[in-house]
Amino acid sequence: MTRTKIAVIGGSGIYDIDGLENAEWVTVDTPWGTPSDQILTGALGGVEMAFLPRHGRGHVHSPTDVPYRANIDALKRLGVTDVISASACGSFREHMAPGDFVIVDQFIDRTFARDKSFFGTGCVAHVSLAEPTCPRLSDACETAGRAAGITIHRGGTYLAMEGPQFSTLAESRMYREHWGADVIGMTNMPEAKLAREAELCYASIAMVTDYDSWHPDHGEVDVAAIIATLTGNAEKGRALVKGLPALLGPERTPCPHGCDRALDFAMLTAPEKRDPQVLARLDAVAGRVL
Ligand SMILES: CSC[C@H]1O[C@H](OP(=O)(O)O)[C@H](O)[C@@H]1O
Ligand SMILES: Nc1ncnc2[nH]cnc12
Repeated sequence: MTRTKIAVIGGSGIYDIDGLENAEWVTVDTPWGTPSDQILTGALGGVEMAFLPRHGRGHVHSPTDVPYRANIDALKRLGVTDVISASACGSFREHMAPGDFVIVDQFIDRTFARDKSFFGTGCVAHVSLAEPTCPRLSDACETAGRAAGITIHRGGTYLAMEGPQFSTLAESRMYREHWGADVIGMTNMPEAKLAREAELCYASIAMVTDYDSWHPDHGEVDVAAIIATLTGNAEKGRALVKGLPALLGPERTPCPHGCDRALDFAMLTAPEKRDPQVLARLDAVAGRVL
């Protein structure tokens, strides 16, 4: 058994969480640069918690420029075991309406201007991503969400676009009609990939703010409408988070889906060929297997 430490990465509109005991904003330095902001640490119902505002307080980082590697490394360095992303998203499905939450279980990664791996020349590794989110952690999010009275859709494919502009109508239709995407956002990739490389359980709560641009009865997506829905979504998100400690508990068994052992068979570079400088940067992320 190891100690549970739950991190929430708060997306647009979520810049802090309340109710933490012994709350303290801490600065974490990483070999991958500075995280989006300080990290709020504390406890909730006897379970250790951490909160990181993805875009920084005051929303300073664009989706492209969020320091994804520093964020995941910093959470790992703090001893986090489970990461929950709370994100604003557009919906491609009529029944996934603004105000609803989707517990995402698949991704299509259309981003192209981000660092997507901790590994590379000097230490090559390939993790599996067939199931990119953790079912155990997703179960807890679903249960906590339903208990909070939120309309939850379990399962959905999140298309991660580069942004920062929203999609054209043609793109929106293509993602919805031909690619099978259910929701769209700009941040869950490469975050989910990096969480897997860092052997962290990762669940994604996509909080629907709009119907993107495909819906004939809804106008084009714009930030003002998104923010109006976001405020209500953020309140619901806080209620969901409060239910998680009781469901996950202060101690955890190994992940039944293997998220915390993702690197067991991933390293390809022969030990004698690994670059010591590269390995030094991997101390938190891959220390368990190096
Ligand atoms: C505010 S609209 C677009 C913006 O909101 C979402 O951010 P996050 O995923 O961090 O909640 C979306 O991905 C875009 O970055
Ligand atoms: N329609 C949309 N497209 C991309 N990111 C979003 N975030 C919220 N709504 C979005």
